[in-house]
Amino acid sequence: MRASLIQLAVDEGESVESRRARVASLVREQAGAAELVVLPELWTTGAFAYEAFAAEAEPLEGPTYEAMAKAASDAGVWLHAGSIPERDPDGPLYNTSLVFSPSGELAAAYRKIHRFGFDKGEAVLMGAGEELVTVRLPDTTLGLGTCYDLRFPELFRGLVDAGAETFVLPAGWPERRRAHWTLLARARAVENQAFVLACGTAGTHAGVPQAGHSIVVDPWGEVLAEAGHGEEILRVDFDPAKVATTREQFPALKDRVLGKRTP
Ligand SMILES: NC(=O)CCC(=O)C(=O)O
Repeated sequence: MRASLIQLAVDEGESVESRRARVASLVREQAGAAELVVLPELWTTGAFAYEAFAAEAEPLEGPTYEAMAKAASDAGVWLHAGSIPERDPDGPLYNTSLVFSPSGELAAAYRKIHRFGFDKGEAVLMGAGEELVTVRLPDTTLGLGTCYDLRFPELFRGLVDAGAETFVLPAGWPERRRAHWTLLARARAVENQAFVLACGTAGTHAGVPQAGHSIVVDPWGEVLAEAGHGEEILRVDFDPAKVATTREQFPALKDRVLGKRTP
């Protein structure tokens, strides 16, 4: 399976409208080159541009949804369109990821469960999601997480119990904590014997330099591909069957004692 992770530069100098159009054309350019395309977290505003969340929030089926659904069907790819600041008409804002099928249908929406910021930012401006989300593709089952979720292993274990084999994680991770990003991505892959496709942002927004370094890790913890610091399309080939062979040959997941799911 071939994936393209589009590590976007999210800089304040570019309007939301022009970035949305630029992203749609980058997705279209993946036609024939990738089966799965992944975008970062909150790329319309930037994950740390807290003051823009309310102003740029959209209903689920808003302008980003429309543009990304069309881009997915034009390109004929599975598109994890990163996340948007979603405005629920009956509730708060959410940090919501959207996944589209190659025909442009919404395959899944995931509201980020762990909100970042402690007593400010996303943690107070957005509501918390409550549901684990998986998406069945022809060759693998995706398990969805978003950025700060990466620090919470129980989420990924829950996704494994729900059938996930490939974790897809859009992020807006800062340069300051880049070492954690790489370490945690590899840890989630090794402990769950799953692929991790983690797509971050480049550039600087709200005064926070972004880490870039989007990364793809296999179920053995090997780094299959890693981006640099700037805007980049990280393309990777991976074999989804490696999840089953790793779990058969080194069946550590079967030795779980605590928190083991009862069938
Ligand atoms: N947008 C985020 O979730 C940022 C997470 C982060 O900076 C960290 O976990 O460190």
